Amino acid sequence: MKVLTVNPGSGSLRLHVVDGDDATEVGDVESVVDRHGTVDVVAHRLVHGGADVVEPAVVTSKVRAAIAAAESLAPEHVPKSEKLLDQLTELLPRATHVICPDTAFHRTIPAVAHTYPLPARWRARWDLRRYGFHGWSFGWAGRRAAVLLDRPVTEVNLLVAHLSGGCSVCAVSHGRSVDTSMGFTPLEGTMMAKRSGTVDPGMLLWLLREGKLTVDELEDGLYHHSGLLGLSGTSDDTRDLVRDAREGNVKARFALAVFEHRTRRELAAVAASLPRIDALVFTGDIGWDQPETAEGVAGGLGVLGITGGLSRQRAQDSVISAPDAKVPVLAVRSREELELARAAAHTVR
Ligand SMILES: Nc1ncnc2c1ncn2[C@@H]1O[C@H](COP(=O)(O)OP(=O)(O)O)[C@@H](O)[C@H]1O
Ligand SMILES: CC(=O)OP(=O)(O)O
Ligand SMILES: [Mg+2]
Repeated sequence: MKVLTVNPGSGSLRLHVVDGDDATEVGDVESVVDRHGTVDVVAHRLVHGGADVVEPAVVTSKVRAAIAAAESLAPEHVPKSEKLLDQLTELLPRATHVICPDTAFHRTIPAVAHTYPLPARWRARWDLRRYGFHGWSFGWAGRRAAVLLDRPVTEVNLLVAHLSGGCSVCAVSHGRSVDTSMGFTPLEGTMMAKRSGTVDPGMLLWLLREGKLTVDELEDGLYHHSGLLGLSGTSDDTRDLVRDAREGNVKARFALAVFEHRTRRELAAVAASLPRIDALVFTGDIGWDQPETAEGVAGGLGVLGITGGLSRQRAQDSVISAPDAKVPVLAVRSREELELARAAAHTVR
């Protein structure tokens, strides 16, 4: 079965044609049709499907309407997914289109961890809860980690950090998500490339109440001008910032230090949902290609028994901590396309 996977992230669009274990990256939507017009299934990554799209599903008019209703829950992502879904449905009318929400992996989070302590009436009326995102990445990283540790996935307890344009961490116990840093929207949790992550809700209320910012200005600031970009004032890319910090740029160094601090803080928070920590796994673009960041995060987690001194090699997925490390640290390249293809194939079967 040939599956086209469509992954619109906040900063990139990734298209792959997956055939079994083989994934070929495709440049743009038009060349997909020219070169791979015969795909059987299209797997569309959907960051947020609200309360109604929580599992992979074949796209029907009812599902399409539910996706439209979730637009404002993830304004950076859902409108992009809708555009691609409509475009590809028209270009590939004979393929089965499957929508694959990031939130599906986190359905196993227990109520104590997914409940916000808000008025019961609000929660019931608007489904206010922690959904969690990056599920396709966490699912893959969890299974790869078990293979690298040579243990059944059903026996390991993992801390996983997906660090990329969007960043979140997850506690994965026995292959299932038990807690994660992103919440009702992909704005909560760790600091990101351009997004703030968690900030005091009282501060946001103050900014609005006192008329310092409008709702639109606040949204734009939190989604597009915060995180690494907001603190450094120059770049949202750790590759630039690591280079600049090395050359003595104080703001770049500080942005990276806050990023590492916030990642450690969220990892320590979700660690409380695990019975023990068998490994820490880095994934996502930054997790994979920025060894300095992995070192900065792991090196400051001695309280969890995690230590630095990590290997910088990234030729393949591997254990990057020293052989005598109490808690192994792993680097796993994100392969959301393989998880999306697997889920979509399973859905149409
Ligand atoms: N070290 C890095 N390597 C790759 N991308 C990085 C790095 N640091 C920051 N980024 C940012 O992450 C973005 C990729 O984000 P995005 O498309 O949202 O990917 P993902 O879907 O994996 O989060 C890039 O456009 C870049 O701005
Ligand atoms: C959920 C999310 O933030 O996704 P991405 O990292 O792809 O932007
Ligand atoms: Mg992504």
